[in-house]
Amino acid sequence: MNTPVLTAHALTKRYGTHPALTEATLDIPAGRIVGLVGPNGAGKSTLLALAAGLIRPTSGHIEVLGRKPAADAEQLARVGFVAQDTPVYAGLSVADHLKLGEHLNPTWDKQFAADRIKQIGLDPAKQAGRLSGGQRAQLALTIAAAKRPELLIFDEPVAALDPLARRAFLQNLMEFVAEIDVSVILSSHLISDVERVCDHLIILAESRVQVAGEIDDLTAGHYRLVAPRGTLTDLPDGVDLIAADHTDRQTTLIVHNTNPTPLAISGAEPIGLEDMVLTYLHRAEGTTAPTLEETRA
Ligand SMILES: Nc1ncnc2c1ncn2[C@@H]1O[C@H](COP(=O)(O)OP(=O)(O)OP(=O)(O)O)[C@@H](O)[C@H]1O
Repeated sequence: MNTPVLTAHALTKRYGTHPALTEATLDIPAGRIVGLVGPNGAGKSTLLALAAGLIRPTSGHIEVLGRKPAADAEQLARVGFVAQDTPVYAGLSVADHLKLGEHLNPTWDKQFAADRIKQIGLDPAKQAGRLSGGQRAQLALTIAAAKRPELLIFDEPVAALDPLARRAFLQNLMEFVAEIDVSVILSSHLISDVERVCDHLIILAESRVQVAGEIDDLTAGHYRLVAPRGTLTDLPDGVDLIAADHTDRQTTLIVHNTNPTPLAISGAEPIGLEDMVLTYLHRAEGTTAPTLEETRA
């Protein structure tokens, strides 16, 4: 389990001249549940499709579990991919889906699939087209997991689900991740879901990785600094300015401390995950980066 689950270097995908992903550099350790967040059109599906080997990069490199994505049948079997709309065959029953999965996947774990269908209460005889959104998501999850892959990739698995179904799906996901020792990368618009289930985060916006890392490190490393205007004139080495806002009297900075030691500035308060994500998304929308000079103006 020491090979990183995903490494990317200057990974770029363009459609014509349109950038879908620009110069992404990532190093994601194995054994994590990775959340990929960002607004519509940020490049999340593009990154996931590159990782699954469904599309090829325009330039740059990507390796998944130490190899080129979808390099051969063996590599394909190591990765399970569930696309955005949790596709199932409407006319086939739940049991038919499992038979098909068994037929198509040499590493299929029949017992695991049967046990999970029972555990989540799906009727094997029911046609997939008659399942609810939550049940369809659970079926797609079961099929992807029964391949016993080393990496599971989900593109917005809970987007269409109501809050209860979403919670059940994510609870289930966490349970079997612990059970079958698999890494997961999932995209989501819901920061609270990501906070609940993920331990690693990638924030994408405007086709670029804004920040990536272990969630605990990111939340411990981002601070809000509030001080009388004109007094925050310098930041220590290794402390990056992410956002600046000021009123006539007061300056508020959001900073990222990349040093291993906690930030020793009085009045610095850690910010929560949601504020941190929103700060990066707002920053990506702006045309210029904030500067300390601006805060002193
Ligand atoms: N096949 C394609 N042809 C042309 N442009 C594309 C194609 N696929 C994606 N794009 C563009 O690339 C950009 C990134 O799209 P992508 O689907 O990766 O975003 P996303 O973050 O997954 O968005 P959403 O949250 O809406 O699913 C968008 O501007 C999109 O319009």
